[in-house]
Amino acid sequence: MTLLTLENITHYYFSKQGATKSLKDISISIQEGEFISLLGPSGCGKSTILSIMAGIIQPTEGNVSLKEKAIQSPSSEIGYMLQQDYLFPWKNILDNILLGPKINQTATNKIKEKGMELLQEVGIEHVATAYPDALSGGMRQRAALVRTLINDPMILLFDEPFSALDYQTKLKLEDLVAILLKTYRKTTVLVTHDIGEAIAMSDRIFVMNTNPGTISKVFDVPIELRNEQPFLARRHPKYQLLFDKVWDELDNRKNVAFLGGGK
Ligand SMILES: Nc1ncnc2c1ncn2[C@@H]1O[C@H](COP(=O)(O)OP(=O)(O)OP(=O)(O)O)[C@@H](O)[C@H]1O
Repeated sequence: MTLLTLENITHYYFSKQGATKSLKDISISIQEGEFISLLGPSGCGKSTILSIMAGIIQPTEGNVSLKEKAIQSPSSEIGYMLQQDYLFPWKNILDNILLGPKINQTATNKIKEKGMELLQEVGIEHVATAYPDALSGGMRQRAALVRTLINDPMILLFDEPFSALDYQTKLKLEDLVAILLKTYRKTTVLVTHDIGEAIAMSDRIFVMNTNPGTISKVFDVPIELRNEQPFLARRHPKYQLLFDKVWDELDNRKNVAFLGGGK
């Protein structure tokens, strides 16, 4: 069943300097339980698409809907996780996590228990009463993930959530997130610059072009890779084949040739 639909989206940013066409004719249909990635050069409009999906900005033309209902503003049905964790430094981890339910007036004892369970699942229940400053970057992102999951959103939007982390922590978190998404059967959109991450985590990859942002190609990730945990998917022979195809689509060959590595 289709969960989220973007239909012929065009978007302009307006400023004193004039109008910037950020997106042109973007159409994306995401099925329930699916994981898709948006991959493309800087400035191609990945974050703008995510902001439109989150209801933070409206498209200039076209329609965006969640379960056939137009998305017009942010809601707890849509979870948004960014590169920065935005944890409040004056609140402990559990209070940071319970902030959404408190605002929505759903912070019952059951929700608090669920918060503790989720903290346990991501391996940081021992820091529930600690303050964000005392946590490593990876632990903070785990807390941010719990804060996103506790509202039980229909769809998760991830804007480069692993990019500020060291490589080992990033790989570990990718596996953890993949397990949680399967357990809670979440639909997910990931914005990333990392081809490997997109291949290892996604069902489909949307490669974008820039000026204005368009979708140049959609890649289906082979089932053999989708059945593996992200870390192990990277070792599969089909991983490198797909990596090369995506690399070519991103026009990177030209850059390699320029550096003396190509034909
Ligand atoms: N608030 C804004 N006002 C004017 N132009 C903007 C604004 N935000 C983004 N843009 C422009 O819109 C285009 C798309 O930006 P966006 O941030 O969505 O790209 P991106 O693919 O997410 O980039 P990156 O990978 O660098 O994060 C770019 O040309 C950018 O300069």
